[in-house]
Amino acid sequence: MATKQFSAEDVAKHNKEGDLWVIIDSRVFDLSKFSGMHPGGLSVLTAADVAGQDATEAFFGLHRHEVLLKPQYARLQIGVVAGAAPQIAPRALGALSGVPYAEPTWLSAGFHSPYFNDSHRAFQAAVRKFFEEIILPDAIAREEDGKRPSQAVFDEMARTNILAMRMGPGPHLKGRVLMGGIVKPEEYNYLHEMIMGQEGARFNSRGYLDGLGGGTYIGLPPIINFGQPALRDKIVEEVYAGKKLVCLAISEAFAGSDVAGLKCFAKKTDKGWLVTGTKKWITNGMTADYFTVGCRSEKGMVVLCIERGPGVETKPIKTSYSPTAGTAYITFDNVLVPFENTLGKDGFGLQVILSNFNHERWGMTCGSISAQRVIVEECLKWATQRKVFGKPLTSQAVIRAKLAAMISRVESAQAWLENVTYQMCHMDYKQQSTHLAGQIAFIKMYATKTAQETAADAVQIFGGRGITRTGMGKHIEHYHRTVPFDSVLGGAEDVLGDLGVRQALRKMPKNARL
Ligand code: HEM
Repeated sequence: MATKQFSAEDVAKHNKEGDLWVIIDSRVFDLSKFSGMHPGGLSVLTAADVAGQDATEAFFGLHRHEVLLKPQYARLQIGVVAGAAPQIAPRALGALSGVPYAEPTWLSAGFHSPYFNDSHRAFQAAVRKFFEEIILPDAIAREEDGKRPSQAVFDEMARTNILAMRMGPGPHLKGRVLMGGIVKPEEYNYLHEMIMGQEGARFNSRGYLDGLGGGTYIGLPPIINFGQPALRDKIVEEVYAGKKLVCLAISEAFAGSDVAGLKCFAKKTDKGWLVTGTKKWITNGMTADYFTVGCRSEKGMVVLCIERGPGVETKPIKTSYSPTAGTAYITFDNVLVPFENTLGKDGFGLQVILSNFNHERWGMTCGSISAQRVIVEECLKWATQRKVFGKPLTSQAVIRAKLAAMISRVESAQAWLENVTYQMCHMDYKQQSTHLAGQIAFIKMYATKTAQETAADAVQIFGGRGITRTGMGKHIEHYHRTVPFDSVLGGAEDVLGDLGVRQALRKMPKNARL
């Protein structure tokens, strides 16, 4: 980094096209050659209040800090202002944010939590560092080119056993070294998994996040819980090693939340199942090696594990998030599936499918709330640094009211999530199904409804920048465009709300009267 010292008077002498310096946060930049290539144009740089002047406020009203950190721009710095020290610093890799409400209370200085212990804190620090070091650069690149997440990332997730931990606590973790040994397999609980889900959703790459094995997250559990041991062990090993991907293929153009209306048919023959039909909106369908498929059968419903092979065709569906998610339309054309690949009993397919929903919805809720919090942080920063009529945006009561609503939404959702997750840690599978299906349906509905309100408010705060894919409001644009995914995938909001109420009505005591 350039450390040569200049006085403000030295800098002021370089104030015209071809000889143009500026001060940004006590750093001196020589823009003489760059000014002709500046994306914002030459004229803004030669303006009297910019050329040779301290342009810190103007700069941060128009650019994200990361612009200055890019090597091609960082090298424009020729020195610093004598006697002054830079005030603005990016958050260090893996560190916590100091912006109020940018972190949940359990990670905020001065707060306490009944749920999280030292193991969770150490785990969170390691996971954040891992995600920002290993995954974030790949996420940015793949969101850009739309390709599947890099194999090197899957390899690292296998090495740290993130791929195994993502499937939740349980005996499947036995003997594995988790995150370099930071947490023991028998200690790992749903609060750890929640941390992973929340950390993974922090970098606003919604399509990439799904591409990173969103399909496996929902497609593998039926194989683990209902597959025959030989099939289960083979696939689990391949997936945890980062070599293979699974997807869950339930929805069809004919039937979405209405799983009982599926048409894809599995016919019993001497040689095995013969499957014919289609599936739509299948996350990771393009990249999956195995498909966990809900089929109609003569006995009702059956779930099969189908390996990619003859008769299986996958075509990309263009959605409003990136193709890195590998969303597919799938056709099965007389695909022969061995009987050993049946998951659960023929006729009990609905139970197999339903068994999956709580964990899926809860996992999506973890991510959704965390992504919402990142938007709160973006808005707090922008409203503080953006000047309108000579004052920060925060001087407007209407902006403060929007921030108040945003903060309240994310804080209430997080508190509810922590409570539900704590309950999960103390309930077995059956108890979770009995007590938490409604709670999880409601919290997902609440999180995604509030997410959409926050997305809309954030666009209003950012204005045109909130609908622009690059620059200052890029995270707002991405969030606003992709926020409906959480509200539809894993059960649409209205369906979930209705499910929760119906469950509550079933439990109404017979003797209850006003
Ligand atoms: C080290 C100095 C600077 C660098 C490296 C730089 C770089 C950039 C880049 C990369 C963009 C594209 C937008 C983005 O991705 O954020 C941009 C846009 C812009 N820059 Fe600069 N810039 C510098 C200084 C300044 C200064 C001092 C001004 C003063 C007014 C300025 C005014 C603008 C404007 C008006 C835009 C267009 C913003 C928009 O489209 O919303 N830039 N600059």
